[in-house]
Amino acid sequence: MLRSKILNRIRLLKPVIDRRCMSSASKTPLTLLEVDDKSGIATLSLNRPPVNSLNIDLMNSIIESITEIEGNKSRGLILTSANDRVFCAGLDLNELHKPNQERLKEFWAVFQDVWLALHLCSVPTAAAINGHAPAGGCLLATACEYRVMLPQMTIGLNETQFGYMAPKWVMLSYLSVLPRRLAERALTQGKLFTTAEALDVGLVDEIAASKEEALAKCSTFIDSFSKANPLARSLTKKQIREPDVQKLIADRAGDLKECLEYINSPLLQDGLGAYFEALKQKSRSKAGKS
Ligand SMILES: CC/C=C\C/C=C\C/C=C/CCC/C=C/C(=O)SCCNC(=O)CCNC(=O)[C@H](O)C(C)(C)COP(=O)(O)OP(=O)(O)OC[C@H]1O[C@@H](n2cnc3c(N)ncnc32)[C@H](O)[C@@H]1OP(=O)(O)O
Repeated sequence: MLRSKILNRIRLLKPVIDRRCMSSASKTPLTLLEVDDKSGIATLSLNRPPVNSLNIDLMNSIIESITEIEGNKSRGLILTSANDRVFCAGLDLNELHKPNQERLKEFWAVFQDVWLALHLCSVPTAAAINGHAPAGGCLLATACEYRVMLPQMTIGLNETQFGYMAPKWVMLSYLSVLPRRLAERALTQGKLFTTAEALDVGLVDEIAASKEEALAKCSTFIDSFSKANPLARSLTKKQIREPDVQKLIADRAGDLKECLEYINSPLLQDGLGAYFEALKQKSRSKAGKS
């Protein structure tokens, strides 16, 4: 009786994300999922070259992997990158620049879903941040319960640097990790923290010298729940996170409408175009040098 009541409560708390991963045109999987048969801990690696930028397919693949991990009773989830320079470059700017409107609606809905799926994941979650994590990459990291980062990387919600305002629920994810005054300053500056700065302010919990060490530290965090009843732990996490989540769930349509208006605004499109062009230019000049 109690168990079914608890399960019902979890179902109520967790919005139904009924989304299958769309088969991508590419041959390589967009996410790599390995479950350690000794520890029972699942490692989910983002695997979309060159920078794990989040498009619809990659986000659906993440959601599908989280659903699989929750279903196969893994003891925890470590999110990391198959790329050793970039954890996740955030939203794929190709999805936002001069967007197809129907696709943009789907893209935004999947973006909302991937945050909900990770933020409410029923197993313990940790991010082994083995590369740069700007904007949406930082959001994935803050949706996890614990963060271990490698040196000489950057992390932060830098949207204001290219004319964006992060949506309310994205800001709430930051506020769940940073003290308000610091979160406000970092958001308004569009600050990208260095690894050392991120540790100093608590945006990340530990620094590791290598990806292996980061994965080990994430596993230690997950092991810290070994004495907690998994169901009670999951319910407690959802209960604490519910107020922020409800702010999105209560008005997903409003969030989508606001986002469409904002992303389609000439101000944002112009800023985004210039920003994206500068990125490509940088990449071309790098290629020219190598
Ligand atoms: C009222 C308000 C309501 C709603 C708001 C509405 C809209 C706003 C939406 C906000 C959502 C908030 C949350 C998320 C926002 C985002 O994530 S937007 C994306 C932000 N991302 C970035 O700013 C990162 C940009 N990239 C970089 O800084 C660097 O690439 C890197 C540090 C990640 C990696 O550097 P390098 O290793 O040197 O690699 P290159 O820079 O040479 O790049 C290689 C290659 O990849 C392309 N690329 C890089 N980032 C992206 C990206 N995000 N999307 C698409 N493509 C990307 C780059 O152009 C290069 O491509 P090529 O030129 O080689 O083809």
